[in-house]
Amino acid sequence: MNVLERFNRLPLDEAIALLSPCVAIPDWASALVQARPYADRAALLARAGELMQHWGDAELQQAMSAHPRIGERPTGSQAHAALSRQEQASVDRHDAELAEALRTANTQYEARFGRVFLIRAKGRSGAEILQALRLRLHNNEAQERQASLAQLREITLLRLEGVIGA
Ligand SMILES: NC(=O)NC1=NC(=O)NC1=O
Repeated sequence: MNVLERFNRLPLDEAIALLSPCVAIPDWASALVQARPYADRAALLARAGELMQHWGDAELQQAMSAHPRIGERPTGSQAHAALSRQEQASVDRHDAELAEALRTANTQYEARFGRVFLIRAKGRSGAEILQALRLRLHNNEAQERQASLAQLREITLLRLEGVIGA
């Protein structure tokens, strides 16, 4: 039995628990589980994407509780933290200059937008993340909300692929 078939058959609470590290938005996980069984991975990923389309400020706030600042070592044993550590592995923590620049830019971002800067870190170097952060500092609130939501969707889908098998 493959991972998807197992997911289709899991008891409700176990299926939801399996998806919960993808994003800290419980409604999304339960809606995705309720729509089982999925004929294939593509159908699951498509439904997952549909269920993210309506995400707005409330979902962004809810999700940000589980996303540590970029460049800071994600603490905690929670599954979220382990995933964050893995995703942020490309940010060279020993580059003191980069770490300082990220700290400064993160502080500026939080002062301007009132929440932690969110970016899909996987596949990006620390320098690319810093560049994106500095660029997005020039967004207005509406633009930056959309940019953050787009990154949250990317992170969530990447994590879902990790859970269900890419
Ligand atoms: N503040 C963040 O952007 N956090 C994160 N980005 C990722 O890709 N994983 C995180 O935890």
